[in-house]
Formats: sequence, C-alpha cells, structure tokens
Amino acid sequence: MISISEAISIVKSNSTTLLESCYKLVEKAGGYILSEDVKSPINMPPFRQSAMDGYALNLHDDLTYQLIGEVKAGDALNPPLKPGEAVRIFTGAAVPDAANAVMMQEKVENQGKTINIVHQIDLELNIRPLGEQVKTGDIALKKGTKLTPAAIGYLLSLGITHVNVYRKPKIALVTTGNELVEPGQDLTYGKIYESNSKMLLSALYNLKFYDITTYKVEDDYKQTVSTLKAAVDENDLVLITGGISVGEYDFVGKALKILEVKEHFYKVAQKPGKPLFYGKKEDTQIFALPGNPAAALTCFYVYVYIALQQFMNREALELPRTEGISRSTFKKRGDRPQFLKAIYNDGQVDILEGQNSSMLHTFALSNALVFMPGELNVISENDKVNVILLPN
Ligand SMILES: Nc1nc2c(c(=O)[nH]1)N[C@H]1C(S)=C(S)[C@@H](COP(=O)(O)OP(=O)(O)OC[C@H]3O[C@@H](n4cnc5c(N)ncnc54)[C@H](O)[C@@H]3O)O[C@H]1N2
Ligand code: MOO
Repeated sequence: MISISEAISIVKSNSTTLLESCYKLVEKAGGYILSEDVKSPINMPPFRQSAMDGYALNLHDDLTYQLIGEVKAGDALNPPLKPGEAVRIFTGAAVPDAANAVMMQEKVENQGKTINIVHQIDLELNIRPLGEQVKTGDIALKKGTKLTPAAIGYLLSLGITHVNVYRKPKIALVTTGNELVEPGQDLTYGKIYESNSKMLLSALYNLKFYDITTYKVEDDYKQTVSTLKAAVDENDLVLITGGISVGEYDFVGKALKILEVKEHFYKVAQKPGKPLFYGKKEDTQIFALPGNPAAALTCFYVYVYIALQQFMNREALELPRTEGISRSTFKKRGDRPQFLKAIYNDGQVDILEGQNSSMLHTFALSNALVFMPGELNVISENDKVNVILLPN
C-alpha cells in the first residue's frame, strides 16, 4: 500500500499530454487549448469606431459646429468635414476620416443646423482607433491559450471560424456488477440502481470532456476481459468502477493483468478509496476506482483529475486547496488519512455526516473535501483544516 502523495506523484509522472491537434469550429472549442498561434485576419476594430452616441467633430477653436450629416452603425459613409463641421454619430459607427473627436450627446446642445459643445475636447476622444485590440497579421491568441467564453467571443469578433486545438482524450467509463439496474427500471430485491457511470459522466462533462463511451459488464471474468480489452484498445483513458477488491467476483484486477496492463499502483493508504488501481497499457491510462460511489468520486477528484489536466497541458494539475476553520468536530477511526465531505464557505468549514464511502447523500451537498492526515484522530471546532475545493 502506498501513500497518497506517492500515488499522486506516480499519476503526475505517468500521465501524458495529448499533443495531436484537431481542427474545430470555434463555437465548439470552449475549454480546448490552442495548439498554434492564431493570427488576426483583420484589424480590430476594422475602422475608427465611435464609442459614444454623439457628434463627430473636425475640431476648431470655437464651441459651435455646423451639422452636415449623420453616420449610423453599419453605414458605409465617410463624409468629408471641414474644421468646424460635425456629423451626428452613433456608438459603433465608422468615424469619418476627417473627424478627430466624438463628443457625447449629453454634452452637446443641438440648435438644428448647428450644435454647441459645452467645453473643448481632446483629440481622438471617444474614438476607438483602428486595430486598437489587434492589427492584421498580428498574433491574436498564442499557442497554449485556453479557450474561455471570452476567447471564443474574441476569435469570432475577428471573423475566425475554425482553430487548431489539442485534441481531448477519448474516455471509457466501465461499470461492473450483477447488482446494477438502470434507473427507471424496477428495483428487485438485492439490486441497486447504477449511479457511478452517470455521476462520472457528469463530472467529466463538467470539466468539458465529452468524448466518452460507457461500457457495462456483469461479474463475469470472460465478459470483463473482453470489455476491458475493447475499452483499453479504443481509448486514451479508462475509468472502471467496482470489482477491484478481493472478493471471488471481483474480476477487474485479474482481467487487467491478463490484458498486460502495467500496474503502477494498487491500494493507497486512504479513506475512502483504498483499493484504487492505476496502470497503463502503452499510452492508455487505466484507473480502477472502487465501486462505492463516494470512494469512486473522491478518487476521481484527487487522482483522475490530474490525468485529465495533464492531457490538456494545463498548468494546475490538482484541484485548488485552501485552509479553513472547522465549525464541526470529527473523530476518525483507524490511521488512514481521510478525505471528508464538507461545505466550505468564506474560510469556514462544516464537515458533514455520512462519511461512509457508500454514501452520496451528504456528498450531494458538498463543495469541498477536508483532508485529514493519518496521524490526526480528531478535528475539533476552530481547528485549522486543509480543504480541497471541488469544481462547481
Ligand atoms: N475483504 C475485504 N473486503 C473489502 C475490502 C478489503 O480490503 N477487504 N475493501 C473494501 C473497500 S474499502 C471498498 S472501497 C470496496 C471496493 O470494492 P470494489 O471496488 O470491488 O467494488 P464492488 O464490490 O463492486 O462494489 C462496492 C459497492 O459499490 C456499489 N457499486 C458498485 N458499482 C456501482 C455503480 N456503478 N453504481 C452504484 N453503486 C455501485 C456496489 O453495489 C457495492 O455496494 O471493497 C470493500 N471490501
Ligand atoms: O476505500 Mo473504501 O472506499 O474505504 O470504502
């Protein structure tokens, strides 16, 4: 059995970045990382643009101007203005080349054919210069940039429709167990509803991984071998839940061995999630997570998360950690370090009931896990605790 920190460093050193590119529609590239610099095909803004509703002026020494026309957003007009002349203009409209400032309308008295501005105005005020954000041919976003909603908006504002990004991993979710019944079906005696696959699917979607295939196997050795073979052959990452413990019907370990998956660790000194397995076959990583749902999800956040971030070449491989002050008392049994379901709010931490690895009823309320080191037996009110913040 290895320690949590050893297990984390083994995952870090064996997980790999996917350096293959794929070409994607910009609007579908949210969460991806650019695999090459993106140059701007246009100046942004593409013309000198008014930042206000008001009047574009060709400045002179006087406060009175002759009004000679109007330019609305979208108009392809470029009226010539002599010094002392103005045009009515609106936000987003092209400022005529001959205008050198825009006065907002609140500071202008309109007299019909003339206007009076209330004070003198600086050159170029309220005019967004041509190419202020980026110029034609310059790098708009660098290789390695994560495409946030703002980045997607920015690329589209430059007219860019497709980008090259690092491809995301193909992921297999494999559930095992004779006792599992699909939610929506009748629950007969001895059976439970299968919740791990959709729970992990939801955690993956939440982290913007969408290329996921779900496999289901019964507690049958041959079926486990053939299903895991397909899952390992066809995916970059395989997440298995259940069947990894020591019972006669736990076939996952034996199947992975026969499939020549190289074991990097099996069993971690932690609670929940002791029987966690991590291995590789060629470049495919395999995590066999415990079947107990809270153990599976905890291992997902502490270990699988690292492999996912590494695939995408992200800098922060682990979930953010912080410290908080406990508002609860918790007594630990045994000497394994423990991850505790908790609610973190503004520096205060409530450690919840229902810490058993089979229990999701309080995990459902948690936004954090408290890490309780092995040597600690009690967390008391007002103790400082180490907190892992879960994704929303
Ligand atoms: N003799 C020992 N028994 C057990 C040990 C041990 O060290 N010695 N470890 C215990 C610990 S700790 C854990 S955790 C579990 C892990 O067992 P498995 O990973 O083999 O998981 P299963 O036995 O298949 O299932 C455990 C539990 O979870 C439920 N489950 C499984 N899959 C799903 C699913 N897809 N959706 C919802 N619930 C699921 C399953 O019905 C069981 O109740 O082993 C202990 N035993
Ligand atoms: O590791 Mo198990 O998840 O403690 O119950």
